[in-house]
Formats: sequence, C-alpha cells, structure tokens
Amino acid sequence: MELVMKDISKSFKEKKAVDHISLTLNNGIHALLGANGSGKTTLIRMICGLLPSSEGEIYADGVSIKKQYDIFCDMLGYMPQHFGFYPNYTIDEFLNYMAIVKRIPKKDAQIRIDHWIKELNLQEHRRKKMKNLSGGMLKRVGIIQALLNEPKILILDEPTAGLDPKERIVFRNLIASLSKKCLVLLSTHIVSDIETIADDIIVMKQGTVIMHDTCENLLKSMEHKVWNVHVSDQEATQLMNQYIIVKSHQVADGVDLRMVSDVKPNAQAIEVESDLDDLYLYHFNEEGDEA
Ligand SMILES: Nc1ncnc2c1ncn2[C@@H]1O[C@H](COP(=O)(O)OP(=O)(O)OP(=O)(O)O)[C@@H](O)[C@H]1O
Repeated sequence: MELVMKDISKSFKEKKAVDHISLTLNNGIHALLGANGSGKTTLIRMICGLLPSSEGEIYADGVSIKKQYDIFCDMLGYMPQHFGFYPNYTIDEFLNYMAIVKRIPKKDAQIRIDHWIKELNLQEHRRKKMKNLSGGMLKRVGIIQALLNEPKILILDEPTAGLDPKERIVFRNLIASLSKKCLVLLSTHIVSDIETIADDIIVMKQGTVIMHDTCENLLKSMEHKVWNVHVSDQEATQLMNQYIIVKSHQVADGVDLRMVSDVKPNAQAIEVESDLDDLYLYHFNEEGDEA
C-alpha cells in the first residue's frame, strides 16, 4: 500500500490547521508527533475523508480517495481519538453493529470479532455495556472496530492516550504486529509510544511537517545539543530560567540537570546521547502549538 498526500492544506477561517503537506507513506508504522494543536487530527481526518481538504489531493495506491471513496473506505481502519459509541450496547452488540456498517458478511464478522475479543482479553467483558467499560477497555474496543474490515491502512488517533503503562505496552505490541500487513499511521504526543515501534516519525508543528525521518536520523539532528550538568541550587535556578530542562534531580550537594541547548551551557557540562524526549522538548518547549 502506498499513501500519497500531495500538497494538502486545510483552513478553518483564517486558521491554517494543515499547511501544504506532501508525504509518501508505505507499509510500516508512521508516527505523527506534535504538540496539541499542531494539526495531527486535522491531517488524519482529511486522510479518512471526514474533512474535505482546502487544497491538494490524497491517493491510495495511485487512486484519488475523493474519486473512489467507497473503495478507499473498504481498505481503511480508523480509530478516532474519541469515538462515538452506543452506551447501552454491549461490546458484542457494538462490534456486530460496526460490522454491519462496514458491510462485512455476518459469518466473517463473527470470526473476526471472536478472534480480536480473545486476542485483546475482552472475553469476560463482551456482554458488558459500553458505558460501564474502563478507558483501556474502550480503547481496545475502538481498535477492534477499526480492524474488523482487515484494513490495508490503519489510522490511529492518539491510540494510547489515557492508558496505564501496562495497557500502553499491550497496545504498542499489537500495533507492531499489525504493521507487518498494513500501513499504520498513528498520532501521538507520547514519545515513549513510538521510540521503539515507529519506522519513521513525522514531526508536525503549526500545520506543517518540520521533520520526517527515522528515529535514528532524527536523533542525529540532536547531536551536541543534550547536556548533563551538576550545579549548586542557585546555579540550577539560573539555568532553569535560561535553558530547556529535560530532567532535574536534587542531590545532597546540588542539582543534576539534563538540558537541551545549542551551546555548551557551562564549562563542566557533559554531552550525552539524545532521546526523543529531548527532541520533543527542543521543538515543542512551549505548552502547546496554538499559534
Ligand atoms: N473544526 C475546527 N474549527 C476551527 N478550528 C479548528 C477545527 N479543528 C481544528 N481546528 C484548529 O486547527 C488547529 C489544529 O488542530 P488539530 O486538532 O488538528 O491539532 P492536533 O495536533 O490534533 O491537536 P490535539 O493533539 O490537541 O488533538 C488547532 O489550532 C485547532 O484549534
């Protein structure tokens, strides 16, 4: 599967939520990383055909999704950030309903629902009403409905938001296994979710793609920018006002700081290997990305 975005933009009145993005994606896991408001959801909703683009065109295997939307829908699995569900439906009823919406033959639907319910440990909950499920269970139901039509393109908007660490690991492993068969595009601002599983990372800021590369190459761009320093409490306060601080650890004789800076922050600073947290803070040190 090849998904191509050609110069796509989306404006809401004067606000340019997505600004001339061109991307070519193939099978594997592609992570959209950006602060709140950077345009990830808008881009995803355009790909899913839920929002018309103001400009540009999207192609799946060479075919415009606008022109052949029905065919595209059959190959698309989408898990929105907040999905609408029917509170009084049980998990079984909801998934069967989604299978009907997706026009999946009844026999196939039942086999797939049973498979995924077992795979995601929901057997003992399948007769529970959706309104009584925990956040983690709802996310699992959300991903099952996205998988029912055996998609070639799987789009997951913030799939691990609100999950506890154990559930996050379960989801990460599931996503990694799914990517063998399809193109996965997931959005997140949780760096640890993608560090180990993403084949490449698309960094979005104010509606544009500012970087698109493998994790390894992105981290290379952070060389000579991440430092460890050990300073007195007073110096620590000064540095905290001046630099991006990734970690601060109070010790008996002062403070250990991990910081991001284009220049060596003081004579004793030791350069250290960067990780995605450093990269994220370097580009998104401000609270959100709202312009
Ligand atoms: N329907 C809309 N009407 C007006 N502005 C919108 C609309 N949808 C999104 N925006 C604006 O477009 C920008 C991008 O929003 P978007 O939701 O795509 O970002 P995001 O990166 O997905 O953020 P989050 O992580 O918070 O979901 C924001 O400034 C947002 O306020």
